[in-house]
Formats: sequence, C-alpha cells, structure tokens
Amino acid sequence: MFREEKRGWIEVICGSMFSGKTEELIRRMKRAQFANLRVEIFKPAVDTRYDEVNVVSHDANMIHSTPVEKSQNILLLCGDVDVVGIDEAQFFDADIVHVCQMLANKGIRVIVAGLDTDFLANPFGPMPQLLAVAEYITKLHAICMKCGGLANHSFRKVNKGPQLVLGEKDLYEPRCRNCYNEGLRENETE
Ligand SMILES: Nc1ncnc2c1ncn2[C@@H]1O[C@H](COP(=O)(O)OP(=O)(O)O)[C@@H](O)[C@H]1O
Ligand SMILES: Cc1cn([C@H]2C[C@H](O)[C@@H](COP(=O)(O)O)O2)c(=O)[nH]c1=O
Ligand SMILES: [Zn+2]
Repeated sequence: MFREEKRGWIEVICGSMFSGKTEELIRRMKRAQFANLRVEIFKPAVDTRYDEVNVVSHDANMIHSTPVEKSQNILLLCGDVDVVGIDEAQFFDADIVHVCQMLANKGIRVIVAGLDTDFLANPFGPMPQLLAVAEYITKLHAICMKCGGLANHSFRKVNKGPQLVLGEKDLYEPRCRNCYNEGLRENETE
C-alpha cells in the first residue's frame, strides 16, 4: 500500500532581468488560485520599485503579495497554505533556503523566482543554494537588447557600484554572452 501524504516541493524560476520570471510566477500562482488552493506570495521589503505590496511584472501583470523584512517572517505568516510564492529571492538572507525546505517538508508547494546572477555575472545571494535544493528549475531568457539573441545576463549600464541597486531599463539591459562581454570591454576603455 502507498501512503497518501501531502507532498511538497520547491520550484525555482531563474534568469536575467526581463526574462519573464515574475510573469511566470504570477501565472503559476493564479492557476493555483483557480484550483481553489490557498496561496501566499512574499517579496523582500527592499523591493519597492513598482509597488509597496503587489508583485508587479515589467509588463504590469500583478498579484497581491506580503513584503517581508527577513525570510524567517515567511514561516510566521504562512498559516494554512497549499502554495507559497516568493519573488526577488536573490535579495533574501541565507535563511531563505532553510525556510523553503521547511515549507516543502510540511507538504507545501514552494515557487521561488529570482535573478541567478548579478550585474557582474556572479551568483546572486541565496540563489545557488536554492537551485541546489529545488526539485524543479526553469531558466528563462530575455531578448538581448543589442543583437536580438537570447539574453542570459543583466548588464548594468554604469558597470560599477554595490550589488544591490534597484532599477529598470534606465539602469539595466538584458544581453547575450557576447554583447555582455563587449559591454564590459567598452566600459574598461572609457
Ligand atoms: N528585452 C526584453 N526581453 C524580453 N522581455 C522584455 C524585454 N524588455 C521588456 N520586456 C518585457 O518584460 C516582460 C517580462 O517581465 P517580468 O516577468 O517582470 O521579467 P523578470 O521578472 O524576469 O524581470 C516581458 O513580457 C516583456 O513584456
Ligand atoms: C542585475 C542586478 C539587478 N538588481 C536589481 C534591479 C531590479 O530592481 C531587480 C531585478 O528585478 P527583475 O524582476 O529581475 O527585473 O534587481 C540589483 O540590485 N543588482 C544587480 O546586479
Ligand atoms: Zn547580444
């Protein structure tokens, strides 16, 4: 006989800026709502770009979310839920990995979206660890703003400063590997 247990798991949606991570997160969360599942969506309080409360895509799709200061708060705010969505996971503290594991172990489906790499093409925050523990990974690509190819990188137009600088097309553009490297070379010679 097989046991009928509530099974949880972790899904990670990653990719460059403008690759459609937030849209994909919203799509999955809305489908869960259509299935009458209880959902909660969280984002780091630091990300206030488009809206204080909602998760909003670059194309203005949105869904209600709860901004949290630190990842442990997610555990406190998750009552009776079936599906938890987390956007901008790269900005969370390292505990987010443990938090996602705890939720999944309780039988919750956890869907995490975040930038896998920063503007220097280095792994971003807790994303490598989240990718390591996820059951399912979706890597999305934007369109390279230089050549129209598939973009894997988030090029910062002023290629310096701290890792965390909130911004949109004013500061960043998605680029493919070749066009990203070309941008770095151009910045070096300036
Ligand atoms: N260069 C681009 N490549 C792909 N999509 C783009 C680009 N520039 C703007 N967009 C818009 O961004 C939307 C994706 O936004 P979003 O889901 O917020 O992405 P992400 O969360 O990955 O930054 C696309 O549907 C499209 O309308
Ligand atoms: C590459 C990079 C990005 N950011 C910021 C810029 C935006 O505010 C978010 C990413 O949002 P998106 O939903 O993935 O488009 O992150 C940053 O702070 N540092 C970086 O290196
Ligand atoms: Zn390119």
